Amino acid sequence: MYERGRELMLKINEIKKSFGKKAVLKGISAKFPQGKTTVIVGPSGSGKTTLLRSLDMLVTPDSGTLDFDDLHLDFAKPISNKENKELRDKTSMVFQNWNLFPNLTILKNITASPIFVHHVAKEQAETNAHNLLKEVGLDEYADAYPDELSGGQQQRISICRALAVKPEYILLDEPTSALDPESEMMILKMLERLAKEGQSMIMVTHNMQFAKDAADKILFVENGEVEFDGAKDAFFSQSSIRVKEFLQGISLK
Ligand SMILES: Nc1ncnc2c1ncn2[C@@H]1O[C@H](COP(=O)(O)OP(=O)(O)OP(=O)(O)O)[C@@H](O)[C@H]1O
Repeated sequence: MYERGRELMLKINEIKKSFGKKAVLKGISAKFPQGKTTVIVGPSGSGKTTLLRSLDMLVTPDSGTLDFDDLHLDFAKPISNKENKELRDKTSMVFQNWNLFPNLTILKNITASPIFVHHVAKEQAETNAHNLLKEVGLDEYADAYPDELSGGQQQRISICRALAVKPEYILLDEPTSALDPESEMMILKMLERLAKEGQSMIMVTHNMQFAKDAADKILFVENGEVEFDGAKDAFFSQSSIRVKEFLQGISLK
């Protein structure tokens, strides 16, 4: 049972994942504190997306454990549909290419999951959706279809869609990498606001400026292993040669 006052936390321990013979996650342990923004950084191909996807079982790890409130998953054993759903109910993923349903209006993209998965009354789901759309300045597009919106607007909608199910954690996989600089800035501002409001977030990004501005915690993953796990300030003042090399190799945009 969840004890009142206890800090909720998503935790993983010794997560391993291979694709064929390639070991992509080699025993990753980490904690993702609630109400905080954890940013996952690391070189290309280091396993960041695979790690993020493991957190809501879009990728099923081969072994290791995940703890989230009362939920305990041991990936070495079969995971039941009920456990899978319980984890999915607590998390919501925002993809790099937003992945909106092209044949549904913006309003329906946002309300589909609350209504059909979470059984929220239609009227309530639509009121919530309009409120979210107003917050991002896109309520006038409620009845439009995704292809009538720019990439930046669609990404704002996909964040609304993720928020509409009131997840405990939002997972974001390079949410701005497919956007023009102006749209990128708008999305980053939106995420910074959410971070300030205490929305728990875990985000994979190459944008070190966002990490500097909005992260509470940094997880630096290299070659399927955690190279650094700690507070943002410690990361950016890190004396580890590898972290320095990584930061020098990336221009702070
Ligand atoms: N479904 C899959 N099948 C086979 N190999 C995969 C699969 N998903 C990822 N990989 C491989 O796992 C490795 C890590 O991929 P991953 O996308 O997790 O890295 P990343 O750190 O997010 O990379 P990037 O920063 O370039 O997006 C890569 O070599 C990739 O080709």
